[in-house]
Amino acid sequence: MRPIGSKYLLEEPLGRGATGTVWRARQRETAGAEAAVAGQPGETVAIKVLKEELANDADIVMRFLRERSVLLRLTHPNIVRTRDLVVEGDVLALVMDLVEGPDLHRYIRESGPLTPVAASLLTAQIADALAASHADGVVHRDLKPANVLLAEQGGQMHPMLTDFGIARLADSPGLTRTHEFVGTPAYVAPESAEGRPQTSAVDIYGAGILLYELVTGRPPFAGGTALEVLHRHLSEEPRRPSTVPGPLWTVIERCLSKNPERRPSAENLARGLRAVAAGIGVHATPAQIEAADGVGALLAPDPAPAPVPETPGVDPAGATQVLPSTGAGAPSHYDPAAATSVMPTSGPAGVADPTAVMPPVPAQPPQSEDPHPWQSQLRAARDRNEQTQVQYLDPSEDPLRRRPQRPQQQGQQGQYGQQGQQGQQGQYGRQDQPGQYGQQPPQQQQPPRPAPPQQYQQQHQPQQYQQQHQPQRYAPPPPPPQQYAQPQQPPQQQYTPPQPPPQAPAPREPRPPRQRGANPMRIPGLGCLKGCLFTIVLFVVAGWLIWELTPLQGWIAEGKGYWEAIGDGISKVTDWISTIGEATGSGGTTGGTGQ
Ligand SMILES: Nc1ncnc2c1ncn2[C@@H]1O[C@H](COP(=O)(O)OP(=O)(O)OP(=O)(O)O)[C@@H](O)[C@H]1O
Repeated sequence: MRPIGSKYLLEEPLGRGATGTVWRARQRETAGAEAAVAGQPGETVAIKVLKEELANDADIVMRFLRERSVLLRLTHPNIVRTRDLVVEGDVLALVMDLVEGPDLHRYIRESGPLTPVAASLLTAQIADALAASHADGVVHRDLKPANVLLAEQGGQMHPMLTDFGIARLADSPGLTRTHEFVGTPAYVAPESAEGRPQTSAVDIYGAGILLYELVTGRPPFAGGTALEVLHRHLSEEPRRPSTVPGPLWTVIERCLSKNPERRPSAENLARGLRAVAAGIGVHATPAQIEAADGVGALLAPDPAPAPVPETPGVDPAGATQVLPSTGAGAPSHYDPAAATSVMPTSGPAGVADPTAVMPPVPAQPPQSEDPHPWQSQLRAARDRNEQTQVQYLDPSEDPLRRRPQRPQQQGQQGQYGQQGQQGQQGQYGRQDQPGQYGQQPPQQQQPPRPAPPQQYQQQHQPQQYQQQHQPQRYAPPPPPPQQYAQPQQPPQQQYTPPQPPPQAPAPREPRPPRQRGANPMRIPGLGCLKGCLFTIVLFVVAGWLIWELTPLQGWIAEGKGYWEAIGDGISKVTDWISTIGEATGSGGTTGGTGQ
């Protein structure tokens, strides 16, 4: 089990997507005030740990933090609730409610298409979720069956939309530099493919594709390459499969309009789909059938669709619109949809050249001597999250048993936001000094911490991002000080025989083979075993000596009892002593007589 933040423990992976891995996880302690859901210790949650690639991109980190409030405020029965956001060093993670059940993509693959009624009712619930998020100004932009989880409620499938906000993270210019395409071509709206401005209508297009797939088992536009699929989105009209009832087809067709202004609002889509479901079912009344036939009238477009906010420039540091200090000169219009259209330039005729909407990415991030602005935001977010506690966790220890010790910080306040911030600023204030990162030997870190592992210190310093995104600030590292040149020398040097100082070092003598203990491994109970063996050997030798040197053999051969043998022995000894005494006495008498 791996800790994420100070509050969660990852238990097992649930699945992997393009943007990260989702884990089943457990809450260790109640989350702080920044979390939307405080939770209880022991509660099970799902945590999406975003790919390192995303987490290491300063632009994405910034956006992740900016979207914190958006993500945390989205609550709806058909939206998987985001409970908390974790920013820990190079880890970005979303803590969500755990949904026990398959995603819709897997469900269709395993169980086949749904009936038109079931597909209509399920999509109506997704449209409900979209209506709520659009009303809040949030556009999903990556609607697809894999992002709909099916919770079972009272024997019924309850669809829950997930991954809000992830698309906006994933289409960061930073990421598009490393990937040719971000997004899911089968579900991309024509305006996104072309790099035109997007609104909440892109989600309606996605819902239309999803609905088509639910009733047919496959999306309407397929192809060998992403480019081919996008081309079909732009130029082909979907064909009606024979299994799709007329009213339902009317809805699908309207959702898949090339013109986003013709697509219904999410609210009207939900209403229309419910009317269709009622009118095409076997128990439909004539009035319901009539209403379903006239569903087109219900599908009015959204008079004020929610716009997709533009990505803040192509400055990889993402600072142009966030912070005035580096904002000058940024391209004023970079459509985030361009991310999905970052394709090879050799597209077929008819496809807008996607590179046309991609402003040139500057080769070098803007030069700045000041600390990068995102750095302080990231730091503040960490402070708010109280992530500092995690820094002192020893991963080898069971985090459930050993709770991290919060170091005594100066100016500790009752409110943890202030408390964390002060403590961290002090800490980072020291670390932020250029030239110290990754150069200072661990022994020279501030000593009184409860053994912060070096790996943490390297991973969790904001300069790590800086090194990647602002190389110019670190270009000339100061010459390594003398005091830590020594520890880098190989330890074998202490075995080198002393040489006269001015001479070149003589070839090193071969080291004698290392003396290892006879028993390099510790085997529990081995000492006890040895003692037992020694005692047994002692008993055997003692027994043998008694057998050989005492009259025991004779006694046994004569069949004497124990006390009888003892008595005999004593009388023999007595006789022997008296015999010796007599012999001595007679010898003395004889000698005297002789004189
Ligand atoms: N809240 C959740 N509860 C339970 N399982 C989840 C939860 N969120 C996602 N999963 C599961 O984790 C898997 C991976 O999710 P993820 O969102 O990363 O995949 P994806 O949507 O296929 O990819 P992408 O990130 O490209 O959209 C999915 O198959 C889904 O079943």
